[in-house]
Amino acid sequence: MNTKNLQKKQAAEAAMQYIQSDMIVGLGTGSTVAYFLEALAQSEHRIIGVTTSKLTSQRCAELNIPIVDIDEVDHIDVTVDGADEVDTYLNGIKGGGAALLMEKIVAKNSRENIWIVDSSKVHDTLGSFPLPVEVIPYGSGQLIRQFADKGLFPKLRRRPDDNQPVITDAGHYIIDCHMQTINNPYALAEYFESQVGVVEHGLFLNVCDRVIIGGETLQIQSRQQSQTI
Ligand SMILES: O=C[C@H](O)[C@H](O)[C@H](O)COP(=O)(O)O
Repeated sequence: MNTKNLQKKQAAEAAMQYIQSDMIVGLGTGSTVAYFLEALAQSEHRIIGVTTSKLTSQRCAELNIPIVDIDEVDHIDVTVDGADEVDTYLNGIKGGGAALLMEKIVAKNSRENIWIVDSSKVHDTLGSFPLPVEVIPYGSGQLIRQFADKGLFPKLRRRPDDNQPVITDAGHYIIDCHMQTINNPYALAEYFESQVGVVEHGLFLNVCDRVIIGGETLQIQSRQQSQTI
């Protein structure tokens, strides 16, 4: 296993300390969450999962992790998810796996949000990872033009195999904005939220309560404190 994957696994396994039986647990999407699902399936804890993508639902079925629809629960105790980039304020970029919409819905309905990442994803300023924006297909070309005019360097996400647009679980397109540096994520989030045709963006601001960072020393940072193990 390469270093990145070792760190992802390490962070995922460390997240198990925040899980107890009978919890309703939001289950994120991606390669880091895949390690968390394995740890969850091997543990004694009996939880009920609320998933954030078809991919995660499929993996839960394979691992015999029980899941319910988000509208069947009255709360979610904790959500464990990956992230594409995290800054020092615990704000982040998500959506590299095109699951940002459901991830944000689950996160916003969770009492606590924990992110599990490898150390390469932590940066002082967001933007080195292209920011995904989920849009309605109709008029998406117009949005790409507007984003380009605003200097956001947009690019429609396409599947590498056949060059067709990536379609999200909810039937939308993804426009990735290659800005390199996001100086004011709050203003940018407000801009996207005011655009007709934008369904959601991958800026997750004031969402994460705790980030677990794999590395030579495992780091756990919360809004209140940080800890090195
Ligand atoms: O849409 C996907 C999600 O936001 C993922 O949580 C994010 O892309 C991180 O994925 P990975 O753990 O594979 O790096």
